[in-house]
Amino acid sequence: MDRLIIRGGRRLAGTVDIAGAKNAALPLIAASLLSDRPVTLANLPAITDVETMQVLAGGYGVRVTRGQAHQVTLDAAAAVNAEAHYDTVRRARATALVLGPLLGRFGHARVSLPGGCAIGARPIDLHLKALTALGAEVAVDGGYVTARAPHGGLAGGRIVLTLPSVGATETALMAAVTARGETEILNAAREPEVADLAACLVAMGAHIEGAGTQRILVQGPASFRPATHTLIPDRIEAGTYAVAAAITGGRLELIGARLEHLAVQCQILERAGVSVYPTDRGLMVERAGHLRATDVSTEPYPGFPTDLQAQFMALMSVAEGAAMIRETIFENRFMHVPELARLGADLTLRGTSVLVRGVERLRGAPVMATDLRASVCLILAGLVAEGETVVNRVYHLDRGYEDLARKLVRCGADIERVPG
Ligand SMILES: CC(=O)N[C@H]1[C@@H](OP(=O)(O)OP(=O)(O)OC[C@H]2O[C@@H](n3ccc(=O)[nH]c3=O)[C@H](O)[C@@H]2O)O[C@H](CO)[C@@H](O)[C@@H]1O
Ligand SMILES: C=C(OP(=O)(O)O)C(=O)O
Repeated sequence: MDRLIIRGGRRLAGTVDIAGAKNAALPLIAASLLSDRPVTLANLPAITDVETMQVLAGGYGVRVTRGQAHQVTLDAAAAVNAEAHYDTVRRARATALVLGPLLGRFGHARVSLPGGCAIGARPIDLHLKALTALGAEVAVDGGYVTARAPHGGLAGGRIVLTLPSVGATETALMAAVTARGETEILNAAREPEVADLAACLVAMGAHIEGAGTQRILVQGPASFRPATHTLIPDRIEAGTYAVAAAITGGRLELIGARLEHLAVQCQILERAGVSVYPTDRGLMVERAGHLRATDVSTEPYPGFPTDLQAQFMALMSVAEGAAMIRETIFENRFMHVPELARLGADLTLRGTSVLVRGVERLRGAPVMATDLRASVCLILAGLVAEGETVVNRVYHLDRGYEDLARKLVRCGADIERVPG
């Protein structure tokens, strides 16, 4: 297993190209299963979660053809309704997203319960309820979900999500575009990745209104046509490099990052003493003065994203004063706390909150990555820690960050990836 060795203390400066969004890419690959017409995706990030989804799609007979860099054409004309096996599905959470498209296209689906980051129980009951609202019969047995559409296929319906779940909204959307008549999705997730999925589905021939708001309307069934879609930039990757600039007292231009996707994060960074402003090419993030402790609570979009909570904790661990960080989305998303503490961070975990008392300096130590964002939080801390930080199990990182070490090294970081 590869590990990263970081020698901290360097101020970062330069530009970072922000890749396409992981959380847009994964549902879009699942969506290709809906149609017998090819879908070309551009700005696809080169990360292992995307590979996993492509392997999964390939298992259903989707032909995956690589085009120019970051571009892939997915042709599901000859797709078959196989069974998604645990071995592939456990590698990523988003593998559950094939359920809606398979059910919609073939009338039935059997998919293993998904894996992904171990940050909580992560049930998929809301996905299943959404499918039931469209007339499907759903059962969970032996770690597999089986869903069957009624005779004549799925029918439009009213889906009320008790939580604005991103995945459940995406499952609902993908199933609804195959259903006869109108589907209304209420309390839908408003994440930009949901709107991006809807934009691609519309390009593929679906009729969708309101994606990106709490109420989405779908008129089905879609007549599919070939489509090309360019993914939105990864706002979580951008937020991560924003913290890299902030924590090292550096200056990074995040090429392609969009302020409108990062409004709350930018406000919070400003409060913490970091300046963020749009440029012609993206966003500039820089810090010249002291870091100020700033409280944060994770919320569904447009609130502060849970996927940036760990990175922000690394930042607050070297700020002046004490910050309270509250996690409201996942019940077990503090796996990075004991690892950050190894580097000398002063953290007190109480239930769903962590009190972070800023320390003057962190000190390098061997630490273990436990999930995607925990990994990157340790790397960010390592960038300012005195001496050497060794982050083990970096395969977690490869799930969601394209070329992270190389991007940081280009901006002046001292990082080495050592094969294990
Ligand atoms: C591939 C992808 O896009 N992953 C993102 C997606 O995950 P994911 O789609 O899994 O996250 P959800 O928005 O569904 O989860 C939010 C909350 O709802 C709960 N829940 C969800 C579904 C369900 O059927 N029942 C239920 O109780 C979850 O356990 C969690 O507590 O959104 C999360 C929240 O922004 C992000 O952290 C993940 O990076
Ligand atoms: C939790 C995450 O991913 P996933 O939902 O794919 O496990 C994440 O991207 O931080």
